Amino acid sequence: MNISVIGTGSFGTSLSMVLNDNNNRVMMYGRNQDTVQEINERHTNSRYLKDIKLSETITATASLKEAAAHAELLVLAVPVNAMRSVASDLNGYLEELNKQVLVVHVAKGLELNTYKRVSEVLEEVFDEARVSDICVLSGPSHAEEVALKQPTTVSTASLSEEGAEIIQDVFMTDYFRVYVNNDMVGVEIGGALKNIVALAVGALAGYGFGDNPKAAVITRGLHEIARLGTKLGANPLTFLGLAGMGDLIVTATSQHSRNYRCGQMLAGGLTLKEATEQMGMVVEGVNTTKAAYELSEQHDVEMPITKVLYGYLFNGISEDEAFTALMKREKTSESEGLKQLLESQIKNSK
Ligand SMILES: NC(=O)C1=CN([C@@H]2O[C@H](COP(=O)(O)OP(=O)(O)OC[C@H]3O[C@@H](n4cnc5c(N)ncnc54)[C@H](O)[C@@H]3O)[C@@H](O)[C@H]2O)C=CC1
Ligand SMILES: O=C(CO)COP(=O)(O)O
Repeated sequence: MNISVIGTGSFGTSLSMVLNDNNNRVMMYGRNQDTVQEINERHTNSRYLKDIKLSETITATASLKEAAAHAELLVLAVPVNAMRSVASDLNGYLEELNKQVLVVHVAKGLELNTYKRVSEVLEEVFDEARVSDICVLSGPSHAEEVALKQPTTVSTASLSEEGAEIIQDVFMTDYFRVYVNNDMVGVEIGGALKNIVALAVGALAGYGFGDNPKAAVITRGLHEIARLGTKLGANPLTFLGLAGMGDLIVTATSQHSRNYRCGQMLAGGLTLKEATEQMGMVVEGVNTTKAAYELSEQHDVEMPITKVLYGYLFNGISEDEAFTALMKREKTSESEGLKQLLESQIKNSK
């Protein structure tokens, strides 16, 4: 298949390697001319994936129109809040070229201000005639490990039934295993909201907290992800899968995670601006904490960890205040919470 990967960051680059290994013709689009030149001439992308050699059959372009012209499949690997403008430009080129493509995105977050999932943004921006289907690929998949061909498993979902099956075939290699999931909302919400929990757990690690509080935030974090997700129409069981628990584990326990490391840096005394600048790569959890907090208020869904992290990131509450807010909440029942999730699922499936 002719595939254009939009975004020459860490994940766009490692997915290009997977797709190239599967005998697709891969063209990467990057807005940075130096990176494009490095990929074409030296077959490396040293800023994002140090010590990794790319195949010479992977090409790169700084022309979005050329990428649109090449593609039967577009893989969108830019940050969530760049998706709307990138997709809008692509739609214009597809119209000019009078062609239709399949689209898959791999971004993990909610759009600021609209609180939309990425597939909702894409559905809004792309004309129906330009896309055969819109899909998501998500799950526990650090770019650094994908590039090293570490066995990796992810989920894919699509708006119609067909798209996800095509994505499964196109991406699946002996080290990259893709599962089809029919819950687009759950797959996108799981991928987006785990970044909030990873930031919080990274901060805990940075303050020197032990394993008990980390397990508490991961587990109760998953619960609040499921609570908001189910309210938005997801199947709560999706959050036990790769795009839920899987991605939460890989992100909230790993030094590869930019969200986790950002939390550590904040605990180490850097400001939010300093930490994100020092990272030099997107930390989706920051914007998504804001979007998810506001969305939870709008839907009246209790998300105590998200709320506390929002206060910590944007309103300067201290770690002590954050812990007091969480530990001194009114007492509650775990089984009652799980029962409510199941009741929402029954309501959603009617
Ligand atoms: N790095 C990882 O391990 C994984 C990342 N993801 C998700 O994939 C998305 C991209 O992440 P990464 O590749 O890691 O980020 P990154 O920060 O490494 O790279 C982002 C790329 O997007 C480009 N970009 C940003 N704004 C743009 C715009 N307006 N137009 C064109 N290009 C633009 C940047 O120049 C850069 O090349 C994020 O939503 C992330 O959550 C998903 C799974 C794994
Ligand atoms: O989503 C990821 C792994 O699945 C990567 O997480 P970070 O964006 O925190 O690095």
